[in-house]
Amino acid sequence: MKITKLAKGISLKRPLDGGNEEQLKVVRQVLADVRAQGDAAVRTYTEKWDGFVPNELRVAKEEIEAGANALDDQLYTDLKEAADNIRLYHEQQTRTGYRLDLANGSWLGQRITALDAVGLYVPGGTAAYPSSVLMNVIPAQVAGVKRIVITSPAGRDGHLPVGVLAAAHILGVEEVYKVGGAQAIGALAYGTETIAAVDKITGPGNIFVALAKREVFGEVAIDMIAGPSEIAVLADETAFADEVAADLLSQAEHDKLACVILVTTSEELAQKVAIEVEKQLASLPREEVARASVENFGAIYIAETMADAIDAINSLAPEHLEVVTKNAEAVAEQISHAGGIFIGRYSSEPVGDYFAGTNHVLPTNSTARFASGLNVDDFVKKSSIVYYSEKTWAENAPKIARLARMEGLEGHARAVESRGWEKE
Ligand SMILES: NC(=O)c1ccc[n+]([C@@H]2O[C@H](COP(=O)([O-])OP(=O)(O)OC[C@H]3O[C@@H](n4cnc5c(N)ncnc54)[C@H](O)[C@@H]3O)[C@@H](O)[C@H]2O)c1
Ligand SMILES: N[C@H](CO)Cc1c[nH]c[nH+]1
Ligand SMILES: [Zn+2]
Repeated sequence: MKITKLAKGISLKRPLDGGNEEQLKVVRQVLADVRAQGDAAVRTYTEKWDGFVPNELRVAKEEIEAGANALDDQLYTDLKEAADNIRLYHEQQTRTGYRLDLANGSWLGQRITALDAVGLYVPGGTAAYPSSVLMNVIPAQVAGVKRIVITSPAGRDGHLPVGVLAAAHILGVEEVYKVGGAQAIGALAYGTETIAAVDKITGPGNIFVALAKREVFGEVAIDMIAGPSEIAVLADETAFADEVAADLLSQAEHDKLACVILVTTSEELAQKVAIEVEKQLASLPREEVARASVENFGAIYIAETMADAIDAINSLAPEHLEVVTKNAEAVAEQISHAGGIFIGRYSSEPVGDYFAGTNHVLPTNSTARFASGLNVDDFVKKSSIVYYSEKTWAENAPKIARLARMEGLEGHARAVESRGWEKE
């Protein structure tokens, strides 16, 4: 990995720029075809990119059960324990709305209601992601969403991985489609003969999925852009090079476009991590993917002070940040832009990917400056409520009418003044 001295005040904004023109062109074509041709286009693109002809797009109930039965018992138990941890964490996020009592019997309120139908994208092109089933579905269930749809690309044999089916089974999700990529996002957004449209699409995916979500936003809600994975490690001389290197590679192996960055105050650590990354890459089963990520989007920066290092991390706003320093909790307090923060050497990033309970669907490409990880709020909406009694109306109608006339909106003024006298 290339080692660079960090210039003061440098911005490390992620250089992915939301994909290139060619990828965007492909995505727009896929979306237009799915909108115009429905299932037929979904089938064509599935054959083209996933390598099988999907006679049935929906996964049969028996297939979900068979998948669950086929999964190794220990893995089934581990998935269930992870699901319990994720549920516990997300249950803390539920809200009930509120009522604000005013004088004279009037009141204002906020009512929170779950979305009716959501489409949850579970990636699956080059790896299987049962964990993403848990991360998408559980917050939706905690929020009380009625229709939960999973869509995920199948392998060349036309089947979803047993882990994905088992996770769906554990959570009781029955509407599952074997469709991936931009065609899945188009189907969820516009609806096809087989897949009814949803109100919101959530979930992570590769650059094609991320771009497609961005394109359909507006016709349908989306959670965020959760694209190719990223990790930044903020470390000082107390960190161990082999551990830092392993954690960087944990995200590099996701995608050739994944981004892995070390910012450190220790020149010695920087040198050792660069050597370790090379060493560990050589024996990694997904070496080809991880090496491309490290070469294209990997970097080590040496900062003069911890304050400079923290500024650099905040400018990057990474999806994941590990803080492996002295007084790591205090250092982490100073981070304002990161999707997920992992404190100390025992909170290796995969702890959060699979098990701790926090969500692994997190904003990428520096969007953690303004976006949050997937959470229960993503699956609800809020209605405001006004109840004015006659007395409150009488006291305030002249003020409201004056404000309306100031805006030149006579109709508003007349509407609020139209109450209050005897009607026949
Ligand atoms: N940010 C997060 O929260 C988060 C979480 C988990 C995974 N991820 C990311 O999810 C991604 C998973 O990627 P993946 O590829 O394994 O699975 P994926 O399901 O995201 O993508 C597979 C689909 O991409 C489409 N595709 C592949 N090549 C194409 C091409 N040349 N043109 C058009 N479409 C094409 C196909 O339709 C295929 O079904 C990785 O980038 C990983 O880093 C992110
Ligand atoms: N690190 C990914 C989010 O960027 C999530 C994940 C799923 N499985 C393994 N990792
Ligand atoms: Zn991961």
